[in-house]
Amino acid sequence: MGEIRLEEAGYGVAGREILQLLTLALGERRIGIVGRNGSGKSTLARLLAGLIAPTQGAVTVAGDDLFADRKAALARVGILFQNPDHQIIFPTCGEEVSFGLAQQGRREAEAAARAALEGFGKGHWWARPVGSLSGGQRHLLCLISVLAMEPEWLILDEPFAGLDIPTTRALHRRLDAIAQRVVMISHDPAALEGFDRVIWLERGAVEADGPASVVLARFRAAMEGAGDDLTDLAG
Ligand SMILES: Nc1ncnc2c1ncn2[C@@H]1O[C@H](COP(=O)(O)OP(=O)(O)OP(=O)(O)O)[C@@H](O)[C@H]1O
Repeated sequence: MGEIRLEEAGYGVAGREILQLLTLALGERRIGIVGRNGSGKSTLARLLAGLIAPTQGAVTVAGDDLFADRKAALARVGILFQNPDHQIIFPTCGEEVSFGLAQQGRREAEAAARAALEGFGKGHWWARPVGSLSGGQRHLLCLISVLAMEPEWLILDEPFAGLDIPTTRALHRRLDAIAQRVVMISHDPAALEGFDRVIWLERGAVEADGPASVVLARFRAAMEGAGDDLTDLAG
């Protein structure tokens, strides 16, 4: 499996620097990205998935440029958005899971999609309208769709937002069990406990990078002392 590398990679919009120049080699099995609202986490997630190009520097996995080579990106990196409704585009579950596989040029995409649903005990979802699923079920459908594409990496942007405690626990268990390397974005340090590595983003730069216990303790201490003027709402 290839490392995701950022080499002096930065991102700006209309003269505003959203991510400062970052140089990182991501290779651990479970990596967390923590930071306040507006610190640049979602922008970093989109860079890591090749959905946006860095305005400076490069983002590669095993040497492939993730933005320039979409086919390589689809094979190597999957992303799960915070809101499943930003991800789902088809009316039925079967069509939704099949789509990514067809895009990858997989033969027998439909059979593979059926197998993916069955692998999660959801074979009966095949013809089910997506609109009839609950929010938690839609998250699971997105996870099934992304995993069906067998990426090496899974980028999760706040995957538990809006989910109740039992659903969060169940999704956690599913994620713990997957073979893929995971980068999980969260503003909640509790979601990243026990990860191999945590990177704390602050104003688009790395504030701390290291073992989860150390970085999360520093992050928690800083957040407890933060005043309103430090929030993204003040900007
Ligand atoms: N396309 C854009 N145009 C202008 N500003 C942007 C754009 N994308 C992001 N930003 C700004 O960049 C900052 C970082 O945004 P980003 O969504 O990456 O942060 P985040 O850490 O994921 O925040 P949250 O936790 O609130 O989701 C925010 O202040 C946001 O308003």
